[in-house]
Amino acid sequence: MSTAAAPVTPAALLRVPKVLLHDHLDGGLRPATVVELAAARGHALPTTDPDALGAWFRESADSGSLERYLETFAHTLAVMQDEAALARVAAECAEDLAADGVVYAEVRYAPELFTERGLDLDAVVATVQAGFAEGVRRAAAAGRSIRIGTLLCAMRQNDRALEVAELVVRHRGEGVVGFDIAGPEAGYPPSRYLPAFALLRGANAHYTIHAGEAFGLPSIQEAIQHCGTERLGHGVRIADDIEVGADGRARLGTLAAYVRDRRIPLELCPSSNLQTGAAASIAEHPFGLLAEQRFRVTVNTDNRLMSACSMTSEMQALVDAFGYGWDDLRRFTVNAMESAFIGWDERLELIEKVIEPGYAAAAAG
Ligand SMILES: O=c1[nH]cnc2c1ncn2[C@H]1C[C@H](O)[C@@H](CO)O1
Ligand SMILES: [Zn+2]
Repeated sequence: MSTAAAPVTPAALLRVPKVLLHDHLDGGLRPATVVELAAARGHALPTTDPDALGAWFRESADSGSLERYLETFAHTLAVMQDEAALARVAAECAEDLAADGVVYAEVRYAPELFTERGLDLDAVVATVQAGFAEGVRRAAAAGRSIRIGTLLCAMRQNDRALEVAELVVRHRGEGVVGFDIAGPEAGYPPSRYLPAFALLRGANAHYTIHAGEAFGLPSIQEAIQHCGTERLGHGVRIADDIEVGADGRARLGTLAAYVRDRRIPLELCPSSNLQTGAAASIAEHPFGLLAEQRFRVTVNTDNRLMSACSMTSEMQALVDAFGYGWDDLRRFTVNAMESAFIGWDERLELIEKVIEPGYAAAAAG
């Protein structure tokens, strides 16, 4: 006889194993760390009270435009220009994600943004990797197991994509697992970076592309069909290619059908999308429709500082809006783990030994 699954409570949600594919290192600092690093480096902040600073980031990022949302990064980037700061931020990132119940995370950042005070790209990567390793050790000492894979981003507005792609290949095997294109989407189509994608494919390296966030279907079409992306960073605007009729039936255009048929992972970041204007509320966010239509949806934070969110709070918001239960949350988590850029054997091991048992225990109460 089957018993009803236990309710999804905040405490159980915190404990259950979570997988995060889309989280920016420079968008996830602790407010108190920004204050301390800025004081030691003479960088002026809007306020030096950590709580007020956290609120400032959230409110300023609540701008309705991706371009203005991105302006808030000036303050985090300013305090991350030396090895000590970079290593500290990376270590705290690993600790915070582990405390949030994340068992596997892909954390991304753009090395080219950390060279203002003389660090070169390779030194940035080595420093961040050492920071992650330290954070993973501290998390283990606190009884939490987390694995982190790093994605290196090239910024759309700069012209260094090829260099960053080479960097990914050079540091593969040291925890760097893939490449991404980030930054303002309008005016910078992904096809500008074709040589970088060709280099990565030639080296059998993985990549994702921020597409379908601030710009719609043409950006997604190009990212997939012209640039060969494996996953879509956000990709939320694929919902523009789905029409829900008066009868409640969804009709998919050819691009939406392709994304679903090919099981292309969507790195959805609901709270971030509310701030940049891609959706009006969580309840109206296309996550609900895309999950119902069986797209390969995953739940992500994007920028924990700017959105004042965590994996637990993002999942809670989706549970509140769409009534998801443990089976749904397990599906989103397995989707994410299957879509990760580490080896399939390693993904399967986490699914079988950590994720499935974790959700079975949560459902049993
Ligand atoms: O959601 C985003 N879309 C595009 N670019 C973004 C987003 N969140 C952060 N970024 C940018 C700002 C960071 O400095 C950079 C690398 O992490 O990526
Ligand atoms: Zn992002």
